[in-house]
Amino acid sequence: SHAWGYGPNNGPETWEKGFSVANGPRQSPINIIPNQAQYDRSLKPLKLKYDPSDSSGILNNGHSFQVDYVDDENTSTLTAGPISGIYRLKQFHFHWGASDDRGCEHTVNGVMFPCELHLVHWNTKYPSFGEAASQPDGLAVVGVFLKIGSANPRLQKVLDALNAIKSKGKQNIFENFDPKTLLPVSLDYWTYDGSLTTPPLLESVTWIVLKEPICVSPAQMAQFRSLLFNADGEAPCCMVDNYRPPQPLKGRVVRSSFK
Ligand SMILES: CC#CCNS(=O)(=O)c1cc(S(N)(=O)=O)ccc1C(=O)O
Ligand SMILES: [Zn+2]
Repeated sequence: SHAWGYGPNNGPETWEKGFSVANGPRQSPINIIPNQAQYDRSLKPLKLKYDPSDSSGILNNGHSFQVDYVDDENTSTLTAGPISGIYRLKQFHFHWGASDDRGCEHTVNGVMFPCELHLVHWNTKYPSFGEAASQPDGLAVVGVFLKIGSANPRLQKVLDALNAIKSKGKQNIFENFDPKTLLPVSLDYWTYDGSLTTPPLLESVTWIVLKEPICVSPAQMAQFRSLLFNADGEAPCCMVDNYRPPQPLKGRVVRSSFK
């Protein structure tokens, strides 16, 4: 089958063929326009409680790489913020560009960052991630922008693991990593109702996009770009530009947790 991807023949413009929700009312990502966001004083501060011992492995899944977390208990959770109840961390992954002028998914006043981190959480009111992923309040993804600056030593721990998972399907153990070390000082955020940004594009995500970026150096960006979309033995294709462009807002309101 003609699997989806980010190339000229299977990229975001073609996804509607296999996933009609691609043109739905709450698609992600979006362009965030700060002065059109509505400050909501009822929005609580984010509460992120992560247990590093929950990290289990790192995987090249052919469209990004992800660090997976054991999610059998409420040991690594997201609570408060714009959500109610307890959401468990499932994985985190990134999207990035072929050059430093692009690569993120959400944009701010049309500005693109070279990379965006996504921490995926699922609502424990549902019995499983899969079940939650099909519900309008099933998932909550925290998005963090990466901007070019000095090398990020905490991010380097993740990047050092990439050499062993260069091609699609490769995975390795990845233990004792605290994703909190990848968050900026401020947890101020924008939030809106959206979707997965990759197929199946399910409209089940409460997006929580942090205003403050974290840093990444040009050399570190080159390490992201050393990954491959293809499996071993297939024609090598650099894993770059694995981002979906902003989608129509369709009347949605973006709220901010800060003035
Ligand atoms: C059913 C189903 C599903 C989606 N899985 S995911 O939420 O981990 C995810 C979320 C996102 S994103 N960019 O919407 O957070 C991207 C990729 C993935 C993935 O499977 O690899
Ligand atoms: Zn993502």
